[in-house]
Amino acid sequence: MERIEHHACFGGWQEIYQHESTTLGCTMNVAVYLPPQAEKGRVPVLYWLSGLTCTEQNVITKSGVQRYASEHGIAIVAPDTSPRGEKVADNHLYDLGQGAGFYVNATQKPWAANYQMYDYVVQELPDLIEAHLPVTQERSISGHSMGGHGAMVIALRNPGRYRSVSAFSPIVAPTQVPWGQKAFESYLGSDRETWKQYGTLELIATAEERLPLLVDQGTRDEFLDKQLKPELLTQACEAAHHPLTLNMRTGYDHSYYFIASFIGEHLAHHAFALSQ
Ligand SMILES: N[C@@H](CCC(=O)N[C@@H](CSC=O)C(=O)NCC(=O)O)C(=O)O
Repeated sequence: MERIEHHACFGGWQEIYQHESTTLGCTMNVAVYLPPQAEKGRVPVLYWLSGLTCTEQNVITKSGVQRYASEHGIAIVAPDTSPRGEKVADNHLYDLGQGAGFYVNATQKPWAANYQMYDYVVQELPDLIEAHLPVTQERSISGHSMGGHGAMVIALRNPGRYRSVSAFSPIVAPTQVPWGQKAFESYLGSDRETWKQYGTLELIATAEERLPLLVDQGTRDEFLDKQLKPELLTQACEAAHHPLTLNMRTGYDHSYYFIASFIGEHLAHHAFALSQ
């Protein structure tokens, strides 16, 4: 891992690392915020997964998460949202290809060669971070939109691996909405049975661990009715008796202005779980 950026921030350090990913077969950038507490000992980690069109930069430049990570003594690790590079398959649309990895392991050509974001986030990235940086193996996970989908799927599929999970404006039903259907058809193929392993609603029905979900959703989100559908998450959680706190935030849209407004509450939620 090579450190390519290093900025003092809220008493700690905002850094960017670059590394060769064996899982993705390309060079990846990862943003890491190390709070001041990491100077004296190891700290727990919140993994943040961003949404469509994002890189590792969006959350660290737009959300203000560092203020709260510094207060609570939590490291933030924010990977890019897909494999990258000239040799990596891409598409001219913003919601497919580079910047739109959907946190799945692709099985279809040409995507399967590099688009293995599920394995990257669950295994390779934490192994790398825990081997090289002053962090513990206590992990939480959160994300926005496509990244909210990724965070919930990853937590649900890996009982015991995360202390807490939360999401902003998540795509709760990728198997039922246009963004998810386009991505899953391309990356996973036309057999919809294979899609279910990446569907939050399907996973909630059979989850081994009932880790409480904290979700914030703006009522003026431009993608609310067509792509996000939080009411389906409420129904699935009620049916499975899965604990859910869904905060509908009046007047907020899909942007990082919304995330910046409530990221402090999410950090407090994760800090509590990580301190137990
Ligand atoms: N019309 C936009 C669509 C892209 C967009 O809104 N991306 C969101 C995430 S959407 C779901 O995953 C985002 O986080 N954008 C980056 C930001 O900093 O706001 C477009 O064409 O870009």
